[in-house]
Amino acid sequence: MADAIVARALAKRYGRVDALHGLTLRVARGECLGFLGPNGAGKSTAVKMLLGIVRPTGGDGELLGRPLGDRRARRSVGYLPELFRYPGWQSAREVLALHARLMRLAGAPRAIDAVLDEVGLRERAGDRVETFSKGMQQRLGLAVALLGEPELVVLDEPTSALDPLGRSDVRALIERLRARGTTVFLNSHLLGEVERVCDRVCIVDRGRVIAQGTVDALTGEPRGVRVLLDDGWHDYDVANAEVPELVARLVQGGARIQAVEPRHTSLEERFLALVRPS
Ligand SMILES: Nc1ncnc2c1ncn2[C@@H]1O[C@H](COP(=O)(O)OP(=O)(O)OP(=O)(O)O)[C@@H](O)[C@H]1O
Repeated sequence: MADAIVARALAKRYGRVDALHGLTLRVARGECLGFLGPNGAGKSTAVKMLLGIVRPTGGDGELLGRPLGDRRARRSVGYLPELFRYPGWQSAREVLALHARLMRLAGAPRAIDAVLDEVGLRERAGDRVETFSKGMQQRLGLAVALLGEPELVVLDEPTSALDPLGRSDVRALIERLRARGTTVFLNSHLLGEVERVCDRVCIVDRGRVIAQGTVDALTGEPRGVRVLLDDGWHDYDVANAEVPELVARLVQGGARIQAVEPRHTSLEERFLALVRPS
């Protein structure tokens, strides 16, 4: 089967602004890709080109095996835009019914119930959108994106309005999508979330890809250990093989060791090192 997303030197120029300089990217079916970058890096522009909403000024690509902009491929894609607004007077169920009609979705009532359950909005389905909190509106946006079990789901900041419980719900939701084989393209500034759910990440900055790879490859092998002593955590730069000697030495010296754990570079630390001007 063709890859879910292929981009070859995909570029967009708005007048003098190089919004995206040349994105080359492949996302396999069933993969969860984290697409990261600081504000203004070109992420939304890339998403809009992949979805055929914005026309590239350079390069090309495919979505689910079809050229970018192809309507048939778009039918199999669910999209949660970063900024969206549904009519306040409509109920959540009405918003979903409208989208189901636009999609000519067969078996709409059942599909609508399924996505309402998926995002935890079933009990509020009959309430008007204007009575929803920001987090509830974001859940509704997610429900719209999931309608009809799309093969590829593109989520632009899906958890920006959600509390920690809501974020954990969305993480679980993404895990369920992956278990079903759905491809997920996740655009987020919440690097901890990305680190937990994504297989691979692509980092863009000022219109260019500056790093791409698995989370492990980007954050690197664990380096050294952290040891919890009575007065708090201490870092030790030792190889794995030297850890037993380190612990023995500390104990002989009278230290009371409460915990020892590998020291990881977080995705956030790596991201900041990459995008911060040195
Ligand atoms: N329609 C447009 N016309 C002119 N310039 C644009 C347009 N859309 C985006 N840009 C510019 O392109 C660059 C990339 O913007 P984009 O919205 O893709 O960034 P982003 O990475 O999604 O940012 P954010 O994290 O803030 O959402 C910015 O310099 C922006 O000002």
